[in-house]
Parts: sequence; C-alpha cells; structure tokens
Amino acid sequence: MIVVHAKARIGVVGAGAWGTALAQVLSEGQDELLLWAREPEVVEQVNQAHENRMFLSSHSLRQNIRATLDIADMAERDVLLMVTPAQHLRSCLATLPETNAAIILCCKGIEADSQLLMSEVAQEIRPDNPLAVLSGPTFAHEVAKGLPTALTLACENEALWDQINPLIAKTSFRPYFSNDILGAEIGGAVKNVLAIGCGVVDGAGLGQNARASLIGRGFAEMLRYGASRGAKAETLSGLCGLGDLVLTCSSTSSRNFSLGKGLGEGQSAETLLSDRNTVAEGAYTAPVLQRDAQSRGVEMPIVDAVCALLAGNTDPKSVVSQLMNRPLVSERR
Ligand SMILES: NC(=O)C1=CN([C@@H]2O[C@H](COP(=O)(O)OP(=O)(O)OC[C@H]3O[C@@H](n4cnc5c(N)ncnc54)[C@H](O)[C@@H]3O)[C@@H](O)[C@H]2O)C=CC1
Ligand SMILES: O=C(CO)COP(=O)(O)O
Repeated sequence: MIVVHAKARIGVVGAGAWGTALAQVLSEGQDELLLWAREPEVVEQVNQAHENRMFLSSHSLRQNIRATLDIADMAERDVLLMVTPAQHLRSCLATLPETNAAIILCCKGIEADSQLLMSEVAQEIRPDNPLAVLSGPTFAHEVAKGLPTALTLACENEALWDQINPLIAKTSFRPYFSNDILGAEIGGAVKNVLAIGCGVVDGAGLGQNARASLIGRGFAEMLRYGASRGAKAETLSGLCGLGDLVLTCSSTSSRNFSLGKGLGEGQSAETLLSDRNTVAEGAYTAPVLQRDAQSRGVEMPIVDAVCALLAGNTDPKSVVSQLMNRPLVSERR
C-alpha cells in the first residue's frame, strides 16, 4: 500500500502537449514536479526558459517544474503520470526504474500488436503498482491556461482514489471518481477514431446534421464495443466517453478532427501524417479497434468507414452513400 500525502512527489513521463499541461496544473502547491522529456531541447527550454515551445508554445510554465532526460530520476516519485503516445507506453514503462509509485495512465489508445488497452499493458509490465486512469474532455492548451475542466479519475479501488485525488484536484481541475478503468480507457480510445470521422464530415462539407448523427451513432458503437470488453455504459455516458466525444468531434483544436478534416478535403492520410511531431492517436487506434471489434462480433460501421478512408481505399462520397444505405435497423441496436 502506497502512502500519498499532500506534498507527495509527482512525476510526469512524457512532455508533449498533455504531459506539459498536466505538469503545469499539478505543480500548483508542490515543492517540485519532475517532468521526463525525450527531447534535450525540451528539457533545456523547460528548465531555463520555463516553456515548451516544441509541444505547448505560448504558455509560461511554473518554475517548480524541473525537466529531466533521464527516466531513472523517476525512482523516488510517489505518483507517476504516464503521458506518452499509446504505442510507446510499453517501452516507457519498461525503462522506468524500480518503484512502488501509483501509476496514472493518461494516454488514449489501444496497443497495435497486442490489442491491449493501456491498463492491460501496464499490468503486464508493472503488475505490482497501483493503477489509475485519468481521462476526459481536456484540450491541453485550455488546461495549461487554467480554464475550468472536469474529468474522470478511474481507480482500481476507492482507497487509491482517496489517496491520489488530493494531488489531482485543483480549483480549475475537477476529477470525478470511477472504479471502471476499462470504461475510462475505451471512451478515450474510441472517441479519437470518431473524431476523425467528424473531421471528414466537416472537410467534405456534409453539414451539422451529419456531424450530430455521427456523434449519436458513433456513441452507439462505443457502447457496443465497451460492453464487449466489460466497460460500464454509465462510464461511457460520462466525461471520459460522451464528454470527450463531444469535445473532439466539434473543434479543429483536436488533432484527430483536423486529420479527418484534411481527409474530407481530399488529402491522403500519408501526407497528413508525414512530417508531424504531434500524435493523432485515432489513426493508430482505428485499424486495431476494427480488428478487435470484428473478432468480438461487434458491428462498428463508422469505425470501418474511418479505416477505409485512412487506408485510402475510398472517398467521403462513397462512404456516406454506403453508411446511408445500410439496412434499416432499430436505433437501440
Ligand atoms: N494534447 C491533448 O490535449 C491531450 C492528449 N492526450 C493524450 O496524451 C497522449 C500524449 O499526447 P500529447 O501529449 O498530446 O503528445 P504530443 O502530440 O503533444 O507530442 C508527442 C509526444 O510523443 C512523444 N514521443 C514521440 N516518440 C516517442 C517515443 N518513441 N517514445 C516515447 N515518446 C515518444 C514526444 O516526446 C511527445 O511527448 C496521447 O495518448 C493523447 O491522446 C490526452 C488528453 C489531452
Ligand atoms: O484527447 C483530447 C482532448 O480530450 C485531445 O484530442 P486530440 O488528440 O484529438 O487533439
């Protein structure tokens, strides 16, 4: 059993936009927050200029955030937030030093080769560490600015929630408890794929009705897939599911929505994904989600459509015609 206190030492692993924004919000009231970055220039900028121009420009960071290139420095931390892209979680967990820290997973995706959710990857690599998932409608730039944000903190038990929620809750950052770790993860992973679909709707000029229809029917797909993996519908109806789906399906601030918008305008996924140092998780989650859903006998026609568009196998007009001409079924299916 870990003992976390108000001055517990927090470590954030991953200094992209989200890791940096979490470091900013969670460093309030702390002596020091340690941020691991894999880019030497990010470490230098955070420590010397108190900013991260590569991933979260135009934000001044607290002076008590210290960046390091050496992941071994995380050994003495009581709580570790893992904020790497989903496909790199396994390698980063494997390089962490021996630690009893509570691990809070903040990335949104499904591992490509294994079809495992992030908590399942963590259980394989770090079976003895207490585990939680932090997920919800949280654009990094808004959190870094201190704008009000509510999200889900799913913990493997209530005792862990009692220990870590005082470190996460701030005046503008409000976590809600859930004991449904899988549900919290599935919401975040699936909404990224649906956000690509909503971007396509925008880019192809298909209208607001189509966008709302996609959100509604996409949510039905999320519920069906969630049920097949043991997630609770009530979790998916909350901040980490529907809440995040609505956010990322409505704004070009979302990298997934922007990727979809480019596809809808006729650009290829290859072009849109080349030469970028930021991650659009939905592009990596989509094919693995499709494979996993098929193996479980779960119908996800919107996810299938996004996969076909990402692979360059079709165009928005054909996809719409295919979706609109499916056999008529009950809305409850
Ligand atoms: N940006 C946001 O508003 C939010 C992002 N997230 C999630 O947080 C996770 C991280 O995303 P961002 O911080 O936005 O990243 P980002 O897109 O801002 O930056 C890319 C990150 O990937 C890291 N990276 C690249 N190659 C790597 C490797 N081989 N090993 C380890 N790390 C590597 C970079 O160092 C950098 O930290 C994603 O799963 C994302 O879905 C969750 C909530 C909000
Ligand atoms: O997950 C996010 C907001 O909750 C960020 O969305 P994007 O990765 O699409 O930018």
